[in-house]
Amino acid sequence: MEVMPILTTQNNQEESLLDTDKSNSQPKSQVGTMVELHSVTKIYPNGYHALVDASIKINKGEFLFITGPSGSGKSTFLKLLYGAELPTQGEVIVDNLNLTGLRGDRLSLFRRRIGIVFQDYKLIHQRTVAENVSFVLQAQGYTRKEIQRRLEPTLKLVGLSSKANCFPDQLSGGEQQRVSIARAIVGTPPLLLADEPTGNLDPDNSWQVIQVLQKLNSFGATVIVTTHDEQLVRRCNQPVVQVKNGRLYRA
Ligand SMILES: Nc1ncnc2c1ncn2[C@@H]1O[C@H](COP(=O)(O)OP(=O)(O)OP(=O)(O)O)[C@@H](O)[C@H]1O
Repeated sequence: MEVMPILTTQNNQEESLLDTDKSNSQPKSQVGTMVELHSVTKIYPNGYHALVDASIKINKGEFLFITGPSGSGKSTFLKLLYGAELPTQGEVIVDNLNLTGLRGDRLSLFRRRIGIVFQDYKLIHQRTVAENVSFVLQAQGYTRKEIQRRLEPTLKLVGLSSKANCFPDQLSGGEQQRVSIARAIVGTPPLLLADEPTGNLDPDNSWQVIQVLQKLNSFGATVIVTTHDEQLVRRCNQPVVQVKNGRLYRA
């Protein structure tokens, strides 16, 4: 079975992001390009031009905010990166894979290599925190032992070890969002996409969520986050791409 390590040592041995004992080690060097858009235009069936001739390169190991007004095309940009939408023109290349024409099983396999976090968490309310996080690994055929090996450090990383047996309704919004981050990263994807992850959260919880995302980035994950929250962006001092009228601008 395929397991995508988020970090790969120079001799190609898997080094798990989830080993939190390594939290004091230096960030691993990430060489190469994670995302490339070449002259991408996305026109929805209703004729709306959501992205226009957009080109960008995002390096492995980057942490990048995508900002812009409502309706400017931020979510569309992320959807193109995980194959939920196809470009009308141009090419989208993620982790050296050209997504143009990727369908069916090949698309599903590709998506396993990407962690996705949504504004509304999308948790299963009848399942505990531990079950929500391990569910994705079960669906991919991981053994119980491997799921256990990954679960504990993942919950520790997002600060939810003590909540493993709680149900989502017993958690705050910020905690629920951290469960959704745990679910997104438990398979150790090299790329994490977060679409307005703090959109429903107050400033304190937003900051906690962003800190978790920055920690993941420091372990080597490429992290791309859309947000409206200018204050949060300023506080983080991370690179920013602005989307204006469907075009991308590095700030
Ligand atoms: N499936 C769709 N069909 C038609 N138009 C769409 C579709 N999805 C998005 N759009 C339009 O494309 C434009 C960009 O949408 P998108 O969701 O990417 O913007 P956004 O910057 O993420 O907005 P917000 O910050 O409000 O979430 C919007 O005008 C939207 O109405």
